Amino acid sequence: MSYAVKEIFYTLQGEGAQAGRAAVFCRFAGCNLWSGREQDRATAVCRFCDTDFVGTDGAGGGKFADAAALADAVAAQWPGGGRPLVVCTGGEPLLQLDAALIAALHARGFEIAVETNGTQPAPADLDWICVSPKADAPLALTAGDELKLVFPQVEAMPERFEGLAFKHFVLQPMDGPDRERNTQAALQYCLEHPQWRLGLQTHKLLNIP
Ligand SMILES: C[S@@+](CC[C@H](N)C(=O)[O-])C[C@H]1O[C@@H](n2cnc3c(N)ncnc32)[C@H](O)[C@@H]1O
Ligand SMILES: Nc1nc2[nH]cc(C(=O)O)c2c(=O)[nH]1
Ligand code: SF4
Ligand SMILES: [Mg+2]
Repeated sequence: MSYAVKEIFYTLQGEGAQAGRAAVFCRFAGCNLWSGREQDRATAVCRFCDTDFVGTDGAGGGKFADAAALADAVAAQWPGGGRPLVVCTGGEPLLQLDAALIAALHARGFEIAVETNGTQPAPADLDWICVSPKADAPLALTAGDELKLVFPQVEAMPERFEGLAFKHFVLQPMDGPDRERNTQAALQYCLEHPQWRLGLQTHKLLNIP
């Protein structure tokens, strides 16, 4: 199958339990919880997205005819050394990431992480699954490596997720006009509920992609 990719870039993972680790980011185009058009934001299921995932016109983006072509483009960004890591994100990566692409990335030595909204089943053999629930969207994924909850969301407060089978529970303050207030509220929540740790979007603090 072919893949629609917005952009591919090399940076540090800025978020969550793997923050600080070098990775190639593969941002797939398209999402099932928002069209990506500003005029649809107010009526979307997910209304606070900080990302442009529309089209294939970003740096390194494009339509890739098959898994080998996309895996080659990802591998070309790795500098050599260490354990190669690719973070598949979007948009919603689990609308496109399939067994053929997982095999092609593994064949090139990559550990494969995904950032997902959790509404789609995950293919086998992923190395790291980060689920970030959105509003009242039903979760197909109730287990994984990391549950990274954007906070606060009235329909998705932490209590709904604290019993799920994840190794790490991270609260990520919602960016936007209320970011400072949201950060204080997340900090307070973590102090009162030590199952959760605070996760800041460090790439935004560092001014890197
Ligand atoms: C753009 S999403 C793409 C992956 C997937 N669709 C998802 O939602 O997890 C990547 C990460 O950014 C987070 N995110 C999006 N908008 C945000 C915002 N305004 N503030 C904080 N985190 C945000 C998401 O929750 C997710 O963890
Ligand atoms: N540096 C950096 N880290 C990230 N972690 C998750 C991201 C995403 O947009 O999925 C992201 C991103 O866009 N940049
Ligand atoms: S689910 Fe993820 S990509 Fe889709 S609109 Fe929400 S944050 Fe953005
Ligand atoms: Mg991002």
